Amino acid sequence: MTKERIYLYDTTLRDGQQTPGVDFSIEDKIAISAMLDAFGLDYVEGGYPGANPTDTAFFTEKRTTRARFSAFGMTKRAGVSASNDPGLATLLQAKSDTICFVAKSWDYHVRVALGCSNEDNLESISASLAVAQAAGRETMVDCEHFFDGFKANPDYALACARTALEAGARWVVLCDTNGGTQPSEVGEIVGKVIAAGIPGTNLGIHAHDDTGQAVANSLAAVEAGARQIQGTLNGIGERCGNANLTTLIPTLVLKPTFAGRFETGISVEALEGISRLSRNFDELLNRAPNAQAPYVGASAFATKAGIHASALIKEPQTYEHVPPETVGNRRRVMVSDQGGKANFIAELKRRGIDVPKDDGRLDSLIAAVKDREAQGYAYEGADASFELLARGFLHTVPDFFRVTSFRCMVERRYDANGALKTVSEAIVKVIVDGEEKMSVAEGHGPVNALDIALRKDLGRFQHEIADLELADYKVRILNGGTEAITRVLIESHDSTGARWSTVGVSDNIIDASFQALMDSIVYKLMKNREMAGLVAAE
Ligand SMILES: CC(=O)SCCNC(=O)CCNC(=O)[C@H](O)C(C)(C)COP(=O)(O)OP(=O)(O)OC[C@H]1O[C@@H](n2cnc3c(N)ncnc32)[C@H](O)[C@@H]1OP(=O)(O)O
Ligand SMILES: CC(=O)C(=O)O
Repeated sequence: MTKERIYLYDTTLRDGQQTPGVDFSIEDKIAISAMLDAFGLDYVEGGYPGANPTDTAFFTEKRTTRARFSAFGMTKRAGVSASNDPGLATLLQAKSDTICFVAKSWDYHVRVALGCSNEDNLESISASLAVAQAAGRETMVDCEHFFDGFKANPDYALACARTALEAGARWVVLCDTNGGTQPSEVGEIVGKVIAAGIPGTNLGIHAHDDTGQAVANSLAAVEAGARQIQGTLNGIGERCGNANLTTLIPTLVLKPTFAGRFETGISVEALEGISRLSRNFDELLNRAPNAQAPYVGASAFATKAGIHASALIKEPQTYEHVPPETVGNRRRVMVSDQGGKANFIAELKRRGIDVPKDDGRLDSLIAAVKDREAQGYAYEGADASFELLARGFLHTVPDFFRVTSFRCMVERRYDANGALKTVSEAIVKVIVDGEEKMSVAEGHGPVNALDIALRKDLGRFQHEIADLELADYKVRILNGGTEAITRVLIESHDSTGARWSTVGVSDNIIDASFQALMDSIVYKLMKNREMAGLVAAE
């Protein structure tokens, strides 16, 4: 059976730029358009030339090689000829293959927002398309508020779509601009538009996620006959975002309902790059990835539950809807107070530690993890502390050094110039190879002072931790108030690029930090001896 082609249109650099908190530089735009182009999107919308200097500069050259490069802008204003409309002139100057015009298709908006007649708006659509095509551009029209407009006045909404098609638009894109339309309504309305004579092969869908259904709405439109989908990376976009391409693409490529009937420009092999694409994009935005994102999130194929882990290890498809490798993700069986033997054996094995199911030390380790998690520890996010705990039960952690005492002092005082200063100081005593050493350090706060003092003199191990750096320090108060239990999570890394996480828990924040710092150093020393599992580096 010949498959029908679904075209993928990325609007990360335009609607994505309308996300609160997102502001792309031209370098960001260059990097993102290259990522999208290489991944296999059909269209990359670069922005809105004329809206700001960055977007205008971005369109001084074509930025894609495979994908069609699209410039977005509104149709000409009513009462002005197309040749005299400054916005349209800027769009025509932009170096793009395609111009995507946004046009009103709800008569209410024509009256309130544009303040012109319905006929004037139709004339703006056809005149704008005519000059863009005369300038050699492919054109498409994003029919703003199409679904709300169709519900209010179907004849006018259809007239806008038909005007766009008759004026030569390659795509007439039906937009759920306010994001409130339900999937069944999308399916029904797209069906009616096709029945009214606008072929599905010219129809696109642009859905917003205000009811959490932008992906469902996009798929409903495809099932009803639309053949172009607009969306963004990781679902960024105005308000609640746009249809998430990192969810839509795997669904289209992997799910038989769609994969059996349709094809996109993304091959099964290319799809393996989608988790990396999603994470690289978050990295560029300086945002923490959404661990629970479908297909691409770090937790998308993770299981904590013992009953699930036990079956998953026997046959992965017992608890996986698709194999994680198909989207470049990985299976994670986690250890926690929700886990059973299967979780622990799998996680230890992954770290190169083989423990038989009937080994009594395994029962002791599981009991210890459950007991410590009840006290506030969380091992699923502290892989290195878990490994140290496990190796402790298996008696395989070398006795590198021993801290016999530490003291931290915080003093607020006036200095010699009369300025008020808060000074933190720490003293740490350690025994290395039978010799006691004392280190004193000042720091930006007591934990920093303790960290510096602890790492100041570890005798023959000192040079081994020279490249150890703390990448992140997180404090979580577990049960309120200044007398609460505190959990500290520390992320460390070294010059090899490896990263690992450690945890400490106490009713004293310094003590909790100390535990996490100690685990980080001991783990690093183990890693230097190639003892540590190092899965944290992935
Ligand atoms: C649904 C969407 O996401 S559409 C994309 C929305 N994105 C953006 O607006 C981001 C970029 N926009 C901008 O930088 C600015 O709004 C500009 C440069 C486009 C226009 O700026 P200004 O000329 O100062 O106008 P302003 O933003 O205040 O208002 C928009 C104007 O466009 C008109 N307009 C809006 N849509 C259309 C349209 N499809 N066709 C013609 N005119 C339109 C409005 O009626 C309004 O005109 P008015 O000033 O006469 O009332
Ligand atoms: C065009 C667009 O972004 C919208 O209607 O939502």
